[in-house]
Amino acid sequence: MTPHNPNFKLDVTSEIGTLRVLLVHSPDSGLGKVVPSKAQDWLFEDIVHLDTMRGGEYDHYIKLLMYFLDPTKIKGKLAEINDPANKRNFFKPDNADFHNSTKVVEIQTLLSDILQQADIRKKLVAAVCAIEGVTYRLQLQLIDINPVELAKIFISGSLNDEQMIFAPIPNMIFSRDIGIAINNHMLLNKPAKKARARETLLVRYIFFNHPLFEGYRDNILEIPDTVQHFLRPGEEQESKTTLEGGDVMMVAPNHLLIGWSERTSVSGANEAIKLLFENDVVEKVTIVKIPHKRDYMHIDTVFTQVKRNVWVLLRSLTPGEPSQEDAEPIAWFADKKNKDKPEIVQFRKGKKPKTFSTLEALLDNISQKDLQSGEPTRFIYSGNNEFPYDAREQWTDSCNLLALKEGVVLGYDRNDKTVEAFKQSGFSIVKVQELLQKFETDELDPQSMTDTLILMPSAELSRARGGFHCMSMPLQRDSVI
Ligand SMILES: NC(=[NH2+])NCCC[C@H](N)C(=O)O
Repeated sequence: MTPHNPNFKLDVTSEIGTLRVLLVHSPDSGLGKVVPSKAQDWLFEDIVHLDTMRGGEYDHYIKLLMYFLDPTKIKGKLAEINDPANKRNFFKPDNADFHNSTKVVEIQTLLSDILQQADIRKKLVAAVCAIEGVTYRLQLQLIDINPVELAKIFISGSLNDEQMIFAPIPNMIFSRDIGIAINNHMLLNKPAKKARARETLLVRYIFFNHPLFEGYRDNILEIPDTVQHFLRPGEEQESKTTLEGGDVMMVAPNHLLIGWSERTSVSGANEAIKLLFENDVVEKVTIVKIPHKRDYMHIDTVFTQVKRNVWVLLRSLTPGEPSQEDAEPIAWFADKKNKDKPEIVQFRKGKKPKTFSTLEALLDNISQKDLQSGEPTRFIYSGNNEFPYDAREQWTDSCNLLALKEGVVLGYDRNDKTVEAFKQSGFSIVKVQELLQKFETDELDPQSMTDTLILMPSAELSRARGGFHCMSMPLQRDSVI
């Protein structure tokens, strides 16, 4: 059972305030069962090597989070945690030596907690079996399985880690996409892809039933399907109401961004805005339309925030006027014929909508007006804005960084040119393995760190097509203004 955290508040008012509590999911055995023929359907670019992904990559993320959010769980114990004799038990939610942190909260633990209640267990077994097309006999069998084991089965798709009874949900490591905390509200997603449907169901049950969220039940926002959608013939995607968390960014207490993308439809964004305004959750919502293609997927694959006046982004998304001197004739027409051209429109309750001509103009407005940065806004570009590194590194999540506190962000070690751009912008660069040692030996204190990009190993994780922004669902951050 997840212990009680008396200081917990659902409270996220920015992308950069010191992170206090987040939801994560460590790679489960389901990821090791992705087969080449299904990889694309399951939204993976390749099959992954599970042991490397865990021990060589993701575990560092958990350790780092512990030093920042819940140091007593790790300080002085690093050697023991790393000892091969302990078989990674610190990271396994079903093990007695699991960290069981109330700050770095594992979704699987919350799931096994709610499955302790017989009525919830019955309902959730029925719901999962319905969406997965499981036989009635197997459904009855599942109801009697103990909650810890059942949570594991729901996530991995396999009984006793061997017999596959339904597909895994390998994208649950990208907890960002399942729901987004907006001030003290929780907006649940409505996934565009079938591969992500079970994650949504499980997390919906967690938010509505886990004691951790008891005080917030009335603040859970769910996006309904529209009547137009039920009545429209055919199955085409465009008319669906979908919204995924990677497209929702809480940039300031009064201001939310929603991407209109491959995953979030304009109808999804529309329904979300209505809910947010009706419930007085925010005053402004800006819709950022990006090209609807796999490379971009969600807005957090093309930009994220680093400090109140610093952003990392993909430059080529910005349609600028070509400069007079170097423009060939074609440059004057390329953007105009591009129907995928980004568009940015800001909606304010009871006021006229406002447009922004570039992403930079919007981000600068957020930095200066919403976050009252006294300093000029700076942009760090993917691949240091050099072709073809800009596109290559954006593909491996150079723009998808997670801020642990203002100015201290983590990203993949493979994006060399972007790392160079961070250096040029005055950031320190440090590898996670070295940093963990320094924390353990007291050579460095997480609280005193400023302007740093922490490099995380990424050979396997990046094949799953998401970075640390996607791998985090912040629930509590300190406020920045
Ligand atoms: N917020 C994000 N960018 N999430 C990335 C999700 C990656 C995942 N494989 C998918 O395609 O759904």
